[in-house]
Formats: sequence, C-alpha cells, structure tokens
Amino acid sequence: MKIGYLGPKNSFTFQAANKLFEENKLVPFASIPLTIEQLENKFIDFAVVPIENSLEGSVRATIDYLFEQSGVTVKEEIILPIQQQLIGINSIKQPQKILSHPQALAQTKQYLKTYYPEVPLEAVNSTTFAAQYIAEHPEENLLAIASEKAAEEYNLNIIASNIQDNATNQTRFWVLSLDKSSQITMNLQEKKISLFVTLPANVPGALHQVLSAFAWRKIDLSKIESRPLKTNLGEYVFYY
Ligand SMILES: O=C(O)C(=O)C[C@]1(C(=O)O)C=C[C@@H](O)C=C1
Repeated sequence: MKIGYLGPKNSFTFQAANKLFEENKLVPFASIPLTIEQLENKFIDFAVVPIENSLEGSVRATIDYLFEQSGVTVKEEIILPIQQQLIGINSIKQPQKILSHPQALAQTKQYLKTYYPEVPLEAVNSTTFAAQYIAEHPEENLLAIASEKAAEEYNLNIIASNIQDNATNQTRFWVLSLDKSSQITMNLQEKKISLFVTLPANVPGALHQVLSAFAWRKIDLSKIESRPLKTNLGEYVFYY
C-alpha cells in the first residue's frame, strides 16, 4: 500500500499522514495537484492533503482541484495543531526573503508585519520545501517558516517559535481514495459528507431552496463556502 502526501518528509501533511499510516508507506509529492493526480493514476492508494485551516480557511489548491476532478472520495479527516517556527541557518537581521507555503505565510501575517515589514515573502510548495531550500542555499541569506521537525531535519535553528497569529491554530487534512464503496453513508448522524453544488440558474431563492432541503431533514451543515465557477464573473459553485 502506498500513501501519497504533500512533501518533503516532515511537512505538516507528512505529520498528519503519519498519524494514520506507517512512515515506510508514505510517498512525498511536490504539490497538492500532483499528489491527487497520482491517486487518479493509481500510482498510490490514498492521498493525504490539507483542506482547511482555522486561521486562513480553505486550502484553495485542494478545493479547486477536487471540484474539477470529481472522481475521488474523502475517506477520513485528520485535524492537526499547527505551530509555525521562523527558522534559518543563523539569526539574520535583514534576510533577502522569507520563504514558506502560502498558508503558513498567511497564518503568521501579524508576526511578519511586526518584525519583518520590509522583507519580501515568497510562496513555495510546502513549508518543508522552504526549509530544505534555505539549508541548501546558505549564500542567499534567507529565512523560512516551517515546523520544528523541518528545522531538525535540515539542521536549522529556530529563530522565533510559535509565531502563528493564534495559539490554537489547526489544520484539517483529508485522506482521499478512488474507492467509492462507502461514499454515501447511510447513517448521516455519525458521518460527514462534502458536496459541491451548482445552481441551475441564478434566480431568487435558489440557494435558499437547496439549504431548505437540509433543514427539513435536520441535517447539520458544518460549513458553506462559495468559490468562483471560473466561467463568468459572478458565477459560483457552493461547497458544503
Ligand atoms: O507546507 C506544509 O507543510 C503543508 O503540509 C501544507 C499546509 C497547508 O497547505 O495548509 C499544511 C498545514 C499548514 O496549515 C500549512 C501548510
């Protein structure tokens, strides 16, 4: 059995995947779309991807890809506390850039604004990729935001710890598979389901009618979000 995840090793997604699966079954990929693509190509049996963060909301790369590729099923969710560390080869006062995953940069906005207001931020594929990059390019004078484990892995120093904007920062991860056998569960009280809903026409009350169908059946909605349909301005898909 092979489980794909957004790598490299020790990314937060690795840590989430390692809660359910043994390390020797985990295979790293460079991006979220690539990880899900490998599941669709049957190169792996499960894919573990981040879906939502308590500070920054949905992980757009995951939601948008899943809407476009409807073949996969959510099997499980894993919630992980996320503590971000500012790391570097040494404590640089004026780094050229600070690198991290866009979610991690967003989760540490306040800290970065206070202590590094002038420093350009660069988004890379994962927090651990940022750590790896700065370790391999000491001449570039860079810092990264990543996990404590990533700092250990690449022998980097923690310059400031727990710099996320809220102490209770958490990310929800999904375990995806192609196996649809348990996609629609019979016991809705114990299970969660995610749906993408597009409306046939933008008429008054269209969304209300969809929501009423849940209300009549006493189905608890835990989230609703709209994303652009990427057709015309003002057209949306609703994600429940
Ligand atoms: O960069 C990583 O380490 C990841 O696993 C990605 C990711 C994300 O996309 O949300 C996972 C958890 C944190 O919220 C920050 C980054």
